[in-house]
Amino acid sequence: MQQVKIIECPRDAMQGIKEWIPTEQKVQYLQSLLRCGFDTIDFGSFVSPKAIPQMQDTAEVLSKLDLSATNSKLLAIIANLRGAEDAVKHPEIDYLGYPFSISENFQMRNTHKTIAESLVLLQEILNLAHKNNKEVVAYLSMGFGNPYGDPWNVEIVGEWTEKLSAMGVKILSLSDTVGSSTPDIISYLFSNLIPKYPHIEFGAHLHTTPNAWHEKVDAAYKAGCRRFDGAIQGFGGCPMAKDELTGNMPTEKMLSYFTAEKISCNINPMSFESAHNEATKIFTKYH
Ligand SMILES: CC(=O)SCCNC(=O)CCNC(=O)[C@H](O)C(C)(C)COP(=O)(O)OP(=O)(O)OC[C@H]1O[C@@H](n2cnc3c(N)ncnc32)[C@H](O)[C@@H]1OP(=O)(O)O
Repeated sequence: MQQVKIIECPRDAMQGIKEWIPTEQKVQYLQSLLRCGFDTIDFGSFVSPKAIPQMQDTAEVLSKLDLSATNSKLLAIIANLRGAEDAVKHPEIDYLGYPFSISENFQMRNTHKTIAESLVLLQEILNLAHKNNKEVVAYLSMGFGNPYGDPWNVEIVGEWTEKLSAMGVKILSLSDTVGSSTPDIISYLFSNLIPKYPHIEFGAHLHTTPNAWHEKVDAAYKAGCRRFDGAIQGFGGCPMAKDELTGNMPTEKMLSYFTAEKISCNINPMSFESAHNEATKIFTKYH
């Protein structure tokens, strides 16, 4: 049976919520996700509390998680060396996620860096992660275009993939930060890049409007992508790009697609239903 990895992103779902979600609530939600069987949970971030106030309790949340009965790996987003240094101190964290933007405007908006500075930082993060036996997931943010008028085309995506591959990136997630991807572009990028870089695991971090999810997932899967990010009920999105915010790829929709295609995601349906209920509770209470 074919298999895909599902990466659940509660961090992406929660990070833009203005109202403070108490630490215990975050822990309870994450605990329900840890029972589902997700390959990886993008659970928090070590970034500036001024930039993303909601995630400032990530270390405390981590210290309260019971990880004894889960097979899911943990991923934390970092946006500078300080965050990476904080994250590598935690043995429970497997992956450092770094949002490398191929839009100059978005890199500046998200991390106050130029693309050139971000590239230097990414190399430092890779070195630090590898020294600490952790892997880096690099996100190619604005990988499907950007709303700022910065140059974008599939050749630019190809050039950045080449550079990041040469630097030692092993997991590269093409990120549709504002939901501007189309099935044609998704299909073109994955079907060209995956065979060209067999040592890289490519992922799809797609955002979508409610009606476009199916054609996007279908295009990515059929083009060879086997790693999919999502968030239950499509909650969230990047607040740094909020002018154009579209939701995350809804996990339950992806699961319905893969079930219909007889592709295994290793998700326990009853645990997923409980986590789905937890998500409803948390995201109807906090906005
Ligand atoms: C597409 C996505 O969804 S990606 C995820 C969402 N985006 C993010 O998480 C990006 C978050 N961005 C950031 O954290 C910031 O832009 C930074 C830290 C990378 C850069 O911001 P700058 O303002 O240039 O950083 P600078 O080094 O000047 O620090 C600003 C403040 O943040 C604090 N800070 C910086 N980095 C960190 C960190 N990793 N952890 C905690 N605090 C930090 C500093 O202490 C400083 O605080 P102070 O003003 O009280 O002295």
